[in-house]
Amino acid sequence: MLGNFREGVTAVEEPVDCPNVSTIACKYASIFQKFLQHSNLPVWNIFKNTGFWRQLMVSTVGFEDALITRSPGISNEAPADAPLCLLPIPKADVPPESDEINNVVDARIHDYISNLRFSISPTAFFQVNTLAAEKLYSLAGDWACLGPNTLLFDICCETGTIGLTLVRLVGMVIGIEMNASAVSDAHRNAEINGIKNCSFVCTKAEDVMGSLLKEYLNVPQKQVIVLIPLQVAKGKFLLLGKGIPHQILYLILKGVHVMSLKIGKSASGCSENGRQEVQSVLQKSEMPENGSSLGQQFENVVAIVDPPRFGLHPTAIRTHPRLRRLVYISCNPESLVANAIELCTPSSVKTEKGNKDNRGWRNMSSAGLALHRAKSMPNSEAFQPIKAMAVDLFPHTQHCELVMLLER
Ligand SMILES: C[S@@+](CC[C@H](N)C(=O)[O-])C[C@H]1O[C@@H](n2cnc3c(N)ncnc32)[C@H](O)[C@@H]1O
Repeated sequence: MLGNFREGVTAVEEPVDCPNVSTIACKYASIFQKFLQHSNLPVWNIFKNTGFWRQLMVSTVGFEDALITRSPGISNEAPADAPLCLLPIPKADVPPESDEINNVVDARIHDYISNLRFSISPTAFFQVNTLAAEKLYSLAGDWACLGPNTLLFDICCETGTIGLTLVRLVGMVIGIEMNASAVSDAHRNAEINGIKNCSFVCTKAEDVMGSLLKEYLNVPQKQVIVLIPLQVAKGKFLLLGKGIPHQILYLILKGVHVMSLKIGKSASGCSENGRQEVQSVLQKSEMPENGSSLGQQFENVVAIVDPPRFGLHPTAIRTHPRLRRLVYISCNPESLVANAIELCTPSSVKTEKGNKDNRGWRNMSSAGLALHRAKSMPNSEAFQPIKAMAVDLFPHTQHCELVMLLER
């Protein structure tokens, strides 16, 4: 249930206090320990060889500098006696025609991250420490190396926060999320912030990544297109012909140069059907239904994943060769280590033979199990962990977010 929130305070149950450097040091220590515990696994060599260990330590120092020295206690800025703000919740037993319903607004919270307004429904997840979340998302964006030719997947996107705060830096954002009300929030959030180059899909990432990559990266090559020299308001030419997707017509009308299409022989006129088709696109004069930039050539395909505490199915990422860079945000170092093992173990690493105790998995750590799962995955190029950094979204608690960059 939605409750009383102190205005401007996100971590309400925490006492207002100076940031405690040693608390944060403890969090790092527990993360280091997790990695150390698994140092006898073959995958540890990958971490060592790529300088991962050194990077983690260097990043840690960098983090202290950035978050503690310059922005002390950002999640507990408001004083303990800050005003309380009551969030109204509709009463289920009030008939719709009752006047009482008029007193109740929508059971939604509105919050801001990176100057964007987010509308959040009661069952959707939203980072409570919004100021630190802003830093987390911009760090993820920096590491993702984004550009106008980037197709960015925001995997486990919830209300669309990560993708929408980074969308201005990329060609297109595709958010994937299982929680239906969060996906409808994401659509709403794109709309209220006037963002069009994004699309949100409600399903499991591992079920849909392959088809989405096909849809957004495979531009139709064999279309027969008739080019006619007809001037229109927003573009130079109209491309008319049977079966030309509206998205392509849209791009042309917007003046986008679509070089990658094979152009057929010029024709002297256009059919009535074609005219009608263009008319209807002109009248709509808006992005296609899914906001897609079909026809744009994405050179760079990047994913930012922010899974729940138990991590993500590795096939959502690993088996798609066009995906070269991954920024993994995790609130649970244990599942991050397990997923990193699944993503970074080379396909050539084979299962040890002669293990007769087939119930041995019962005693295995999550990292040991991950190594076994990695070996049974389809052959695919492994990622390399490049660097990691802790971001303290939950001051004065045992928890923090860990960001890891992986590339291949
Ligand atoms: C930590 S939250 C994401 C937070 C969000 N990125 C943000 O910053 O506001 C993780 C979300 O992943 C979603 N999820 C879990 N498994 C998933 C899967 N296999 N595919 C897509 N989404 C998934 C859950 O609905 C969950 O709310």
